[in-house]
Amino acid sequence: MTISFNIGSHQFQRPVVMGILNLTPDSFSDGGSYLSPQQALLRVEQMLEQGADIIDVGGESTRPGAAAVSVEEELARTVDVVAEIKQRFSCLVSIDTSKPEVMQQTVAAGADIINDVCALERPGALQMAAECGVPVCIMHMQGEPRSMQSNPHYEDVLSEVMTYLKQRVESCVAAGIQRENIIVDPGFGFGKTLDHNFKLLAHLSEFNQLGLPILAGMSRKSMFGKLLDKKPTELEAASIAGALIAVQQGAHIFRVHDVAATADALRVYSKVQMSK
Ligand SMILES: Cn1cnc2c(O)nc(N)nc21
Repeated sequence: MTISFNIGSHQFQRPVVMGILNLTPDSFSDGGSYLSPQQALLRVEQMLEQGADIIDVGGESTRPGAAAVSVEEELARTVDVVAEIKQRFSCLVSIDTSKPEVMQQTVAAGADIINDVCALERPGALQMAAECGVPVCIMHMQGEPRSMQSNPHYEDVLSEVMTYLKQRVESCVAAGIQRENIIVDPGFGFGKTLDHNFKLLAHLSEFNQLGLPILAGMSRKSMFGKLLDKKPTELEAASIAGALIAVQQGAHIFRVHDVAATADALRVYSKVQMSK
């Protein structure tokens, strides 16, 4: 049984790798490597050579404790880079933002997908995403990036995340977003303890009941760092393990820092699937 799914009008017959492009000074795992536009494009070229299908462009760090960024600043960091990527390369670009203005201007600059860790809950975001008419990834987060890790609590993390995603999908459809344009994401590390994250990973296949592509973003996250007592830059093997466990449960899109290693691991998985 091989994988086959759509992101909007884009069809895929294999797991999809989304390479992370942080245009922020404070992102958790490659923090401090504040990229100039030239450096950003070199990184994009490298990720595409390594097998990325989508480049996820982020102008505001969403890591725990991250400071908020103004609309102007986020626009300045993202719009021109999105335009440049689309002019130079033939890949898909997703914009990692929760701000309607950033959605509008980056989609106008060529972004193919909106990736919103706030699941279009910010004022105006749902309407803007519907107007943009591009595929959207909606992700579960408990609380806000600044405070979400202070004391995450659920009665039942699996059912609460599932219920939330079902409700947001319905809200998206009601707002005029086509159901086949929606990707769902449990939001690893967004208002979850270590155990919450592993429970979600252990039961990730449950989310197939939504009948939508699943995006898994575990790369170099604290769910592995805490388990192994290692720094983000030492978490490549754990991140690959997470991606393989997720793909075996039906996940479709993998948002990662280590593109080459993840693409290789997923190709091994796909070959096994084709050999059944
Ligand atoms: C921007 N960002 C950081 N982590 C993420 C995750 O797990 N999923 C999605 N969709 N975006 C993320």
